[in-house]
Amino acid sequence: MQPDGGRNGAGAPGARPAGGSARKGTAGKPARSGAAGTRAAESAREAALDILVRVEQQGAYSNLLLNSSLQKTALSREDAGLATELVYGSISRLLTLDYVLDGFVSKGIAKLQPWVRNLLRLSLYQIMYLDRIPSHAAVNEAVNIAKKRGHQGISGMVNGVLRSVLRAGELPVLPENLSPEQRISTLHSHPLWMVKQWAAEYGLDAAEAMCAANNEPPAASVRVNLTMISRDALLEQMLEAGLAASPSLVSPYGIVVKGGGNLALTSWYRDGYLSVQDESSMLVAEAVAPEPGMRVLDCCAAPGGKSAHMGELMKDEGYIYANDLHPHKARLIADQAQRLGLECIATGSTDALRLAQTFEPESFDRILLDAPCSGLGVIRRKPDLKWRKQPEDVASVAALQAELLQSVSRLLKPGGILVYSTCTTEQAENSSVIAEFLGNNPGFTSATFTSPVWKRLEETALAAGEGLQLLPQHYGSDGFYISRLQRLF
Ligand SMILES: C[S@@+](CC[C@H](N)C(=O)[O-])C[C@H]1O[C@@H](n2cnc3c(N)ncnc32)[C@H](O)[C@@H]1O
Repeated sequence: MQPDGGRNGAGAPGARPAGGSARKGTAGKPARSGAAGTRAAESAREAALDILVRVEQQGAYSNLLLNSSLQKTALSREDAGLATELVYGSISRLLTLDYVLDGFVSKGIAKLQPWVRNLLRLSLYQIMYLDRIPSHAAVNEAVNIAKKRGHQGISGMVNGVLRSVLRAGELPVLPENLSPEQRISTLHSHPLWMVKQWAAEYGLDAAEAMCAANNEPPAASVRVNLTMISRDALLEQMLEAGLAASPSLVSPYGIVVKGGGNLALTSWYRDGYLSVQDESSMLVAEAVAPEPGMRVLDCCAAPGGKSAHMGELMKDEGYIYANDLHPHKARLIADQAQRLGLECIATGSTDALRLAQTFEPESFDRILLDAPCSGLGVIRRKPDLKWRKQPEDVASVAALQAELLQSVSRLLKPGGILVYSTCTTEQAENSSVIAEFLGNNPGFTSATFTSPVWKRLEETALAAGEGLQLLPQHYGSDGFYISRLQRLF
């Protein structure tokens, strides 16, 4: 079986490209020479520029815009990859880029026209962070675009600013008097409130490592459908097909693939041998540990990755009710189940707060609440999140999470297991929710640290209250929280 999607890892439109040798370290050296950039790359830059302007001006989501825009353009796969890298990279490094540019634009970049500001950002991103593009080529391309879209004064200004940047050498230069949190925020391009929060929760070093890891493109990983093929057998097929595949260190069900392109376009995916899933997410079904024949409730299940994994672990024997608030999302779960040949999954769409009125109390052996959350553990995939989220978002979603947990817990049988998980790093949404729940519900106890997941990861993951917390720097997987509760009576 061969991959037939044929996309280069850096070229999958809409997906953040996998990391590679083309990227520089945290701060690159500007002044370098080399071959000129190609004319084709110019259109990649223009496509990226249009997307960046719409993200900034209209609040559009970069991943959705990338998908739709790149489908409409006639860019080669390589150029689509460059446009994708420029969009995600410029958004991810926004704060650092603006800090540097403000030192070179006399009236400040906030006063520039949006397209000029974003042209400077994506050009500086190439200069500071992309090895494969010679700095002078990045400047020339920026000047060409400025000439095409603006008057001579603008192209002269763009040229002057970028050439001054090149002359300045190693960037950014940070003032001595910054606080440690301000330094991390500026150097690694994260909002100051986030850095302060993580420094308070995890310490300064861990906060800096989180920010650095969030700027790295995620690796591609897949979950093997063990009802159809073993991990070793699929791994062997991938290696034979020339993919740089290796077993996941996080999950026994996972394979990490570097530069393999979009694995959802392979025949392995189409035939149900694998699902595309982050390694951290694969831990959740394992923590639920459903057995064949059990009744399982997945409260917030779309698009269905964890429901499907549970169905695989149950060998398709038993019953999984996979629910999501949104009917169109619930259909995605049904599609996954069909692709994987899982008949034990039934789908529904209701507010999880109402599930306690839909089912009899104590009617499930296992419950998964993979709760809606702030998503700050997946910033690598969605860098826009850094700039969209505010501290108050964390507080409001934490209140919903506590309500959901209390409500669905009634549906668990005594002796049963309830897993609460989020793809965030915020303690208010994680250990605090569990601590409050256990305080109010003496019939429940923590069972996290007796699970095989914890035993495997305990040297790396953090014990966070009554759960385990993975941070993005631990394995290069998503930041994730998992707490496993058992009902005693
Ligand atoms: C973290 S995602 C779930 C991911 C899913 N478990 C998986 O592995 O594919 C959270 C989901 O909760 C759903 N959701 C949000 N609020 C909800 C509610 N009140 N009731 C049910 N589902 C909800 C969202 O639509 C979203 O699909």
